[in-house]
Amino acid sequence: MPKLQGFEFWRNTLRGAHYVVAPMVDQSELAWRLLSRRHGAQLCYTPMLHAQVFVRDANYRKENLYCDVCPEDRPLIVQFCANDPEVFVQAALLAQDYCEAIDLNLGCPQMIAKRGHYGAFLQEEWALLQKMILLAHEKLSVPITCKIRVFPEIDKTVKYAQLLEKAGCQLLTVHGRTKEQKGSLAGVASWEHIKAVRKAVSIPVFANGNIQYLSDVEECMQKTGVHGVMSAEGNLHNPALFEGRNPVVWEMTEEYLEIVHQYPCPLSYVRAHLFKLWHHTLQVYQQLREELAKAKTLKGIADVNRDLKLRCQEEIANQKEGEEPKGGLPFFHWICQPYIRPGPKELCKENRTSGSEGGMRGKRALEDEDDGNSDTLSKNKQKKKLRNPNKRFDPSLKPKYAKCDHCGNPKGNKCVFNLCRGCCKKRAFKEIADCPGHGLLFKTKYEKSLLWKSGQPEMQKIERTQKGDVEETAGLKEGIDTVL
Ligand SMILES: Cc1cc2nc3c(=O)[nH]c(=O)nc-3n(C[C@H](O)[C@H](O)[C@H](O)COP(=O)(O)O)c2cc1C
Repeated sequence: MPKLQGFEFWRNTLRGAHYVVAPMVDQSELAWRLLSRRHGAQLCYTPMLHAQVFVRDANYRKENLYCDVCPEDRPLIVQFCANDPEVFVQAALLAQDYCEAIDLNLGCPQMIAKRGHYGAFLQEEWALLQKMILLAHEKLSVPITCKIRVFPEIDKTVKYAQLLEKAGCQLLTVHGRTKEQKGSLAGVASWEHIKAVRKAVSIPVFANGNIQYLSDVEECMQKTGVHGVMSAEGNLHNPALFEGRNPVVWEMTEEYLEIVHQYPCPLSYVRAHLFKLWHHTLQVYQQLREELAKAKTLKGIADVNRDLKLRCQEEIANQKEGEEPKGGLPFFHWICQPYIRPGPKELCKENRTSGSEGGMRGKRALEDEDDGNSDTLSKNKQKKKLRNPNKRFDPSLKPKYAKCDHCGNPKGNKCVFNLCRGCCKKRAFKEIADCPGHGLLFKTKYEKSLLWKSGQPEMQKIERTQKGDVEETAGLKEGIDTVL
């Protein structure tokens, strides 16, 4: 059967899906997708998978796709990050039987994507993208789709979208933020950009960004003319967003934990979900935050949920009419509701007061802050800084190492040759010399062996038959080398 394309693919294969759950690393796992589908989501994406790892590692394939399937979890789009056409297609071929389409991530703005050269860091490499999509379109039995971020200029964004369409992309998700708009600098997504792309291409377009309520979905579709709307953070804070409901958090949690029981996932994912879902309530019941961070089993987490439910129910029962909530919290902190990301200033304040949530927010916040410092502070350094705010990473304060005369690596402090260990070993061996600083004793061992041999008449006889000093030395060197 020929592969369906564009609108036909969207209408028939994706059943005209309007409500879409975004690809989310560590968060759009099978259990969460099933929960979201029960509450109105019509299409889900897997978390981003690394094409190269997917191709080379059978366990990665099993853990992240092959063992994470169930019939209710369709239609499903598998997302990859990749920067090599061959690798991308190989990975996609291994995944295509488990999904309705393969998506190429062209939106990830994090430091890790910068280092790995994928996601939004490919958005200037039009020739490469063209090649990747063309090849995938030609070789795969399922359609290829893309998820992009916008450029600051609407014109350039439109040209970019058209190029992807021309290469064979059958559905485009446009996240209306630029690569630089992330974390505390995320701001609002531009529906103007999305609308312009939608008008300029002849394939279905999904809008992404700024979706917190069902009313946002409707407004976005109406203002931009897109065919569907994708939600990430809005969905994490309220998986019933697409139903237009705001259920109490413990009910959503109970349902999610039941699904996880049936379709297990790492406990760290579960914790991260609950930190988001309970975000507002955990500001009131701070102790539960620690209990959640410490819980080691699903049962432990279910117990914390029970405790949270009891406390909230007691609070509701004791609420006096007209009483204002404390600390700027929402009126009903116990219902699933959006979390508005703080700007740079508020973020500093919040980090100081809440410390680490032990889970997703802390981790994402760290990743998101890449931008301000992305060229100087790595993610690990940012983590260190969070633990120790006074830590300085000024390169001028770093201890200076003297360099090996030969290769430029740090030299051994006490090396007699001013070399690093590797270079020193080669030289000391060649010259039958010692370097006590590196613990290399070729000369000493050689002399000892000569002494020992001089006391052994048999050895002396053998040596006399040997041709000369040079050969003997070489033989001894071999002996020494194998000992070392
Ligand atoms: C926890 C988390 C993980 C994410 N992982 C991915 C990913 O794997 N692939 C991707 O294309 N985008 C990823 N994103 C970005 C979202 O898909 C989405 O584009 C972005 O959050 C904007 O949508 P929103 O305003 O609804 O949150 C992630 C976002 C979050 C919050």
